[in-house]
Amino acid sequence: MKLNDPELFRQQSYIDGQWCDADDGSVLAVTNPFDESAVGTCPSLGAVEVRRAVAAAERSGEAWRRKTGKARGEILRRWYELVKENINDLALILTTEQGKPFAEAHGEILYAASYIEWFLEEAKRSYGDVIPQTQSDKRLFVIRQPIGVCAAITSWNFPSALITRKVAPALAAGCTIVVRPPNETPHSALALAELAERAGVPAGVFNVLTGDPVIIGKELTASPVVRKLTFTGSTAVGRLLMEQSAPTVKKLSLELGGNAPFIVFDDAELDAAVEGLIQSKFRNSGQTCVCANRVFVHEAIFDDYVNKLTAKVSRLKVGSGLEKEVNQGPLINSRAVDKVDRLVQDAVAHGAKVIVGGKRHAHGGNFYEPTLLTGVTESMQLANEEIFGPVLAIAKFSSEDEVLRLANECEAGLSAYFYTESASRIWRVTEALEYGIVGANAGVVSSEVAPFGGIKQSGIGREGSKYGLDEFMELKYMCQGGF
Ligand SMILES: NC(=O)c1ccc[n+]([C@@H]2O[C@H](COP(=O)([O-])OP(=O)(O)OC[C@H]3O[C@@H](n4cnc5c(N)ncnc54)[C@H](O)[C@@H]3O)[C@@H](O)[C@H]2O)c1
Ligand SMILES: O=C[C@H](O)CS(=O)(=O)O
Repeated sequence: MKLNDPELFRQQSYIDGQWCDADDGSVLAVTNPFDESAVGTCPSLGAVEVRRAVAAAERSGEAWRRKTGKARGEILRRWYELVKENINDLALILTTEQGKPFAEAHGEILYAASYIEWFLEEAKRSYGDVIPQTQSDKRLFVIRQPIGVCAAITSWNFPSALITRKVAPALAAGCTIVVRPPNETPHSALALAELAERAGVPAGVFNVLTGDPVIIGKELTASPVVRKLTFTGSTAVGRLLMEQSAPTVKKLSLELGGNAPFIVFDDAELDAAVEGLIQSKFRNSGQTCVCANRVFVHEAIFDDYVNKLTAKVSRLKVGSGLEKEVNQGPLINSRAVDKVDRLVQDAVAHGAKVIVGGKRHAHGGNFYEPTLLTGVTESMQLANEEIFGPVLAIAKFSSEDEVLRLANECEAGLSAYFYTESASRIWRVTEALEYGIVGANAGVVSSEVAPFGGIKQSGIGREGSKYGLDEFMELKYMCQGGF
């Protein structure tokens, strides 16, 4: 990996402003999903190192909290500027350890930086309230205060954005944080820590621990010093972390799994609906929590829509993320390929028809063919699981009531999409869909200015937006008497 600034490629954990190895010297290997070649190594920390990081976060908290929001924002602005200045190196590190095409990785770094920019501005806006008193001898006030030491555990599919989406609001709020990035993509998080240190984030305020998720997770959730856990990952692990956090009653932000319906009504603008579905489904080779997972197309426009879709899917280019014309990289590992193939073969065995793809790619390794299936029914596994791969699963529907029932029959509640030219239907369907995020005539909707998060079993809380800072703050009510 040829970086302009090789110092950004860090192979140590970052605790209390120091780059460090595991106490016992153990390491974990990081590989390139394109060809399983070695990318680097990181320490595999134990419980003692985790406690050291939590203690550093606690020790540094008082001075960080005492800074004004504006002063914290000025340090975050320097971090934002350094991320933008080093975007090419950060994108190259990201593509090398995660596999997504360089152009997408570049876009992710911009997206990651946008969360730093948003929250450095929000840092000076944690307003309180003066409440009109109900007794003449009293005055009532509400102030917002940082919750304290936070822990963050993130997923590999957005190695940079998922880090800044948590660290930026935590630091802006006046909290300190201990981050455990995924073992698949630790170098992106460590590079962000390197730039945060250069920006002037004090020692102990932002710590990055690499190593066994179970060991680190147990320490972070059990620690009474950690007052907040923010997790991005599967619903199954989210449930486990909730359980582990219960004894210390932590404040939780959970960004969990999705199972997005994508509905094309008979009055949809078809070319826009095709483009929106391609963008939603094949971003990161289908490995995003908000990818279209179940596609419902009205019977009246079904053949025309599927023909247009077939042409687009057939033109997707699979290969190395470093090849310019490639728009579909490898999946993260062989287990991911096995899962996607299991879902496709199950669907075919139960009557689905393969229109495009339908099997492991000739490139071998972690590659899977961009796939288009029709004749999908809700009894098939892929209708009830997150595919997390480049597979479009299409079903036909005939009425709005029928498709809303099908779309909502799901424990997930993260994102949903639909295309229609009817203004009244836009509001009727938006209000009826049981999801935290709804795209109406839009297939990619995420933004730092909008609240990102799910309902039902897709999580708790929101990231980004004017709501995001509150995830890291507590409200305090003060009643002043004696007037
Ligand atoms: N809602 C969102 O914003 C969002 C964003 C990205 C991914 N996701 C979801 O994440 C899943 C894919 O990511 P994944 O495979 O990394 O999920 P995962 O839940 O397997 O892992 C997520 C993180 O948790 C760690 N982890 C695993 N087991 C743990 C344990 N017992 N204790 C502590 N940490 C543990 C992992 O090492 C990783 O860092 C999908 O379900 C996807 O929808 C959701
Ligand atoms: O899947 C992870 C991300 O949250 C998706 S997005 O880039 O924020 O849409």
